Amino acid sequence: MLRLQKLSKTYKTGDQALTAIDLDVPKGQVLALIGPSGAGKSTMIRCINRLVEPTGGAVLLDEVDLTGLGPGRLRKARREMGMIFQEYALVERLTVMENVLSGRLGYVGFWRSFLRRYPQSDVDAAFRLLDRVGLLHMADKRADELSGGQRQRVGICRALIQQPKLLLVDEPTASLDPKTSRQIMRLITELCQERGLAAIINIHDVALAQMFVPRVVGLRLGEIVYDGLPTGLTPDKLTEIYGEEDWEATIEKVEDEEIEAAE
Ligand SMILES: Nc1ncnc2c1ncn2[C@@H]1O[C@H](COP(=O)(O)OP(=O)(O)OP(=O)(O)O)[C@@H](O)[C@H]1O
Repeated sequence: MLRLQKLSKTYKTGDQALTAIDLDVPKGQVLALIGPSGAGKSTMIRCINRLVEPTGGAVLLDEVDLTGLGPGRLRKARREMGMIFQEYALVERLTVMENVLSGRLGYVGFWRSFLRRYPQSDVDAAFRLLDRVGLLHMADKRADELSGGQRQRVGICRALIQQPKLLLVDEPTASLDPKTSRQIMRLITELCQERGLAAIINIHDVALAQMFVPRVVGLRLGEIVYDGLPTGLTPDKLTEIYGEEDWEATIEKVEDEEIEAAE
């Protein structure tokens, strides 16, 4: 479904953020992207939908190379890729419902959305999504009245109302407390399963990644140094990805959280 071929990015500053990344993501697969700060995780996510322009290689979404698309076709292709951000990227003064509906912008066009004239089918879909994430009663609240976890749920609904095939998720839990982080990761992975959606989740919390996803890709200095099961992330592997650290503590944390989650 998604195929990265020798995807590379060198910034104008000369920083080589990605070096010839090859990656295949089948339909419906959720994977976590881990790695130390500066490894290239955000760059990789953003090169896929061309928020950052790759400097080499190809991004194939259902066999179409996105790197060669002009503005019109790129806009259409971006509908297929929902994005969820660390800082939610909501419009604070708009309501929850309006924020969710803004995910339809790629379909209804600027003026219609500016005038807030969305088709009834979009409004119905927004209500269904808000109900699914437990925020139906908040539909008329302004975004700036919400907690972090609630904001991220709105961000998730906004991405899903696009009806994407792929979710690009950039540090979804970095601004949240541990319990809310687990709830948000659970929600994202459940929704992907329900909808047969693939997702790439950039997450620096290894324990959280291990709890929720079936595949982990480890980046270091712009290269993939691990691609496999979460259980294969041994202390040695983690040291290869992150450098020296006390990984026994992280692994114990996963075990503790699994017990806590089961309770
Ligand atoms: N706009 C930019 N201009 C120049 N260099 C950049 C830019 N954005 C990122 N870089 C560089 O590219 C490399 C990869 O950065 P990136 O933000 O993709 O890493 P990351 O793994 O997402 O890190 P973090 O976990 O800290 O967000 C780093 O060396 C960074 O300094």
